Amino acid sequence: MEINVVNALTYEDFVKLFGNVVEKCPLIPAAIWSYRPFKDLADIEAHIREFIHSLPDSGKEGVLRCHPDLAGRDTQSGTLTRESQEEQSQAGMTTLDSAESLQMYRLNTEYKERFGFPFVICARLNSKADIVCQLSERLKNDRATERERAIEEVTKICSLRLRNIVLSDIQTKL
Ligand SMILES: NC(=O)NC1=NC(=O)NC1=O
Repeated sequence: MEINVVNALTYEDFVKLFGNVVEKCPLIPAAIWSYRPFKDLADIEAHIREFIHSLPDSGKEGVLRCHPDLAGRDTQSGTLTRESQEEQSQAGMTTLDSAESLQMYRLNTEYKERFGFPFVICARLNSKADIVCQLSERLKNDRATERERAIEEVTKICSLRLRNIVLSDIQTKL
């Protein structure tokens, strides 16, 4: 999709297209629409990153709390968003055996009890083993470090979702 097409979108269509680039946070694309015209995709990403980084700690934690657990309740009940479903299945989170499921449940629970927000990682860039290793490792962080680390993962997820939208649109155009 050409950037001039993106820049010509009404805010309704912009939010409809990009509304879930940050999981369940349509406020973010709705807000950055004000910064059009965008130079390119990277410019949109930069504005989203800037918006998130300018949030107070509670706002950042709010963004994290909008993410479904990996292999959690939503995964089990099939109520993940389309994007999360694709990402979690790609990382093998939808086909865990009972022991793996229990391990993820225990680690996610421990993480949430420690930090007050869910463990977030860019599932597309990690294998099942990477995720378990990262979750165990990051549990050792202090809250402030872990909040920033988790937000970094949110921006990676966002970046891949943005590209997916733009590239898939190009494919339909061809
Ligand atoms: N808690 C999470 O990390 N969730 C997710 N990461 C992804 O990449 N997709 C998700 O649903």
